[in-house]
Amino acid sequence: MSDTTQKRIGIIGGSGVYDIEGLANTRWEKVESSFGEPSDELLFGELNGLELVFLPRHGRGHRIPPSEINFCANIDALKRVGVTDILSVSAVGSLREDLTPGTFVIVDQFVDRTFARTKSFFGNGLVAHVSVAKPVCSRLGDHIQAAAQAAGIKTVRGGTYLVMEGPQFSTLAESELYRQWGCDVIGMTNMPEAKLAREAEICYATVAMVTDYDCWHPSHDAVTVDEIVKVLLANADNARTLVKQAVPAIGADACADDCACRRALQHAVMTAPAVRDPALVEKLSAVAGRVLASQP
Ligand SMILES: CSC[C@H]1O[C@H](OP(=O)(O)O)[C@H](O)[C@@H]1O
Ligand SMILES: Nc1ncnc2[nH]cnc12
Repeated sequence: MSDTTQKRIGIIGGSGVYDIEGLANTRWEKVESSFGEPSDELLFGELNGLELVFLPRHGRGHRIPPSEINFCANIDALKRVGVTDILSVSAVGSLREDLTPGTFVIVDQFVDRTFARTKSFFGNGLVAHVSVAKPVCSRLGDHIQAAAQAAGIKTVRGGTYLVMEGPQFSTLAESELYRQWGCDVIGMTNMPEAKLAREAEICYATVAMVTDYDCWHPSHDAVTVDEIVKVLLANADNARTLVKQAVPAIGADACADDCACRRALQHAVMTAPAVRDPALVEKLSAVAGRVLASQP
């Protein structure tokens, strides 16, 4: 067991979460990424002496729809400022009767049905294949679960999040199909975010807040943003409490260096050094610098 790397926790805020209150020494700062424009400036601040970085996924004021989010730039920017662990907060629809609106789900699997997004940092001239068999960091999941228990917040550990392209909500036939597949919640944003965090060797976990029952539910003819926002606002305090309780424990975790997420690229790069595209290697200096530097 070791703990040699300086930790910096990143929070990606989803719908309804555009800011984090209660941080000390805050500043919003533009961070350049070689993959384009992140969703917004990053908010730097301290919580109990620990440095945090916050990024609103849709930008402040919710300007960016799911398919237009530059997930590569977001993860690359967080990596560039030294983020080692990401807590994502997301609104989701429920595909199960017992996952009532207001419940928090610590997601552990995804079915990725998105089709109009860049899904990898790698590509022509530098090919890599990482494992996403276990797409979230269970160590972070443990901390979130413990924080929820301590705060008395109703949380379910484990669940499969169906990621749809959007921006429209699902049809009834789709919603019923996803239920038959055994999916538990539905949203539009956590992929490719989780895959890219894995490629960047950043530990990633998501807290999914159930805001509605999606359209399959007999009491839920259609999903509406009105209703989602109402539930989001009613539960925003719980989301903030959960994050604030989990962060100190993540910061103090002596096992972080042993996490497999942090070595995801160790045996992932396929392209022979001699034929690598130097421009792509340079572009990947933050995301893959650790392995590319040791494989000249
Ligand atoms: C506001 S309803 C739909 C919107 O909310 C979720 O986003 P996020 O994960 O960023 O909270 C969902 O995926 C949609 O993008
Ligand atoms: N029912 C739903 N479908 C997709 N994304 C959502 N985000 C919140 N509720 C959702």
